Amino acid sequence: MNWSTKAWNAIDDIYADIIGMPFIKELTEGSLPLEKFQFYITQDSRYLDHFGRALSLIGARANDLQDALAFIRFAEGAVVVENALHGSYFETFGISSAGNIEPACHHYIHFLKSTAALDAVEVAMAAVLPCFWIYKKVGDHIYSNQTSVTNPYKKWIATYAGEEFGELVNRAIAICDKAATTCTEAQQQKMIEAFVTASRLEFDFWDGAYKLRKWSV
Ligand SMILES: Cc1ncc(CO)c(N)n1
Repeated sequence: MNWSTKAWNAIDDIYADIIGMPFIKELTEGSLPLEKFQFYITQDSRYLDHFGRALSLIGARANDLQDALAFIRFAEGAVVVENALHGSYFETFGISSAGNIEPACHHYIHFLKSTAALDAVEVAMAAVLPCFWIYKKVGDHIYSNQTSVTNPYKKWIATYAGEEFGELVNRAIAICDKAATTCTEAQQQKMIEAFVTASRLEFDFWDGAYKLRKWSV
């Protein structure tokens, strides 16, 4: 069994929980309250900024030059989406500024940045993989379960269900599988742990948005 199959098996339950979240159900139906989507999109804009930086750090640390190039391109992609959110999405959804980084987003950003900086590069690659893979799966799930042609969140859904994003995801999975073959069993287990942690943080990111969770003080 290759590393990515083992990794996905380890998060099967988390993925099922994500698909069952009210945020995802209401986004699929188009009934998600605007305030929750606004909260999500502003946090996501802050997230993508730092995610792009974590990706470029991994690119700088990659052992293989083609993998470095792939991560530099992933980083560029994250910044391009951030710019799109800041541009048209903020205008469409009546948002004037990205505001504070709230707890779920803060936790996720700092997990990714510290892993990218301080852990083995293979572990860092595994830590960012759920950002690609879960979004692709969730994007496809939402896309194929849509019930409303007037879903206000249609454009967001298309970004992650699209073929272009799918190609990036396959590349990210392949890089992790190749990296895992150079690792010991213990290192591969660390890669799985990072993959699971990031998947939990994906859940919390949507949960935090649904509950509009902010700093207590
Ligand atoms: C929180 C989060 N994870 C992953 C993605 C997709 O890259 C995103 N836009 N936001």
